[in-house]
Amino acid sequence: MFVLDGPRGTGKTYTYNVIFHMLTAMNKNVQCTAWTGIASTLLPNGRTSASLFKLNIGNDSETSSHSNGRKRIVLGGDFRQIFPVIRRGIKTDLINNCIKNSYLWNQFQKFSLLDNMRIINGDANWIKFLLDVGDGVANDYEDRVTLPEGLPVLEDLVDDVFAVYFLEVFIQTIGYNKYITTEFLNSVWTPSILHRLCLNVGSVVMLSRNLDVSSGMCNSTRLIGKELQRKCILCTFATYEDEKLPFHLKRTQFPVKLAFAISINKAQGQSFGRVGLYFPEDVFAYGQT
Ligand SMILES: Nc1ncnc2c1ncn2[C@@H]1O[C@H](COP(=O)(O)OP(=O)(O)OP(=O)(O)O)[C@@H](O)[C@H]1O
Repeated sequence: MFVLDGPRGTGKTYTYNVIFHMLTAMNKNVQCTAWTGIASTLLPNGRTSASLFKLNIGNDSETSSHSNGRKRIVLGGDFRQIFPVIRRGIKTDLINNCIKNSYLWNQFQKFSLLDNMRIINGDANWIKFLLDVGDGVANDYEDRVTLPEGLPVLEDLVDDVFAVYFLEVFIQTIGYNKYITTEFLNSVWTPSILHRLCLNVGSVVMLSRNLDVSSGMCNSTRLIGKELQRKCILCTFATYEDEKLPFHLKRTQFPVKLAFAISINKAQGQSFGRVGLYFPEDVFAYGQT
């Protein structure tokens, strides 16, 4: 078992691709997995870990119905990024559940990637700054900026609404992963089976289910109004039952959420042209920022 560790941009994804193609060329059967659907789209022939290892999502993926097998495993990741998510866990629980505290950790042979390949020819100060941020030693407090004037506010977007349709019956015959046009949906409109969710034009929404991983329509994919309307997601309602709450709760919802802002965990591993950070209170670990 091997582990590949490296900060942002050091070529982890690139290396998985190289390993995948080398082993495939040697006629080995290789399967790449990532925790989220959106991350798995970056890997060759990627799947989610839950799907490959048949993890039981109902108990927070703590068990698997997969049979044991003697396989070589290469793990990769960046220990400077985020902690595992432990429901209602305190800091000690998060630390205890880190892979470095696993009884298997000593069985892994470790390799570290060090140079930021994404900006290998970039400014040396910038490269150092990015590493310092990851190490939690960058003092960025003086660099805080005030928000520019004139950012669009929600009220400006309210006039024009668009609709996302959800169809319950067709899904059973043609599957989750098909997109159909608004015209088609209008032509088959039957209020009992077709539900309409109206969103403001310009709304940013995030999918909360894997609809079609191969086309990047996964849990955590962000879409902006027009894009969503064009693709016109066809899918059924999802019913959630949360066993871990102290009371019985069952809810049915569309698999989208407004995502003008997203949590640090959801943003992890994504690339953005521009970000605004909101820190109402201290982040809880060095390097979290
Ligand atoms: N050995 C290499 N030779 C040439 N280019 C490389 C090499 N390794 C990585 N790169 C390039 O550097 C960039 C960053 O690589 P990659 O996305 O694999 O990094 P990463 O560690 O997965 O980053 P992140 O943590 O941000 O997801 C990519 O454009 C990739 O093509």
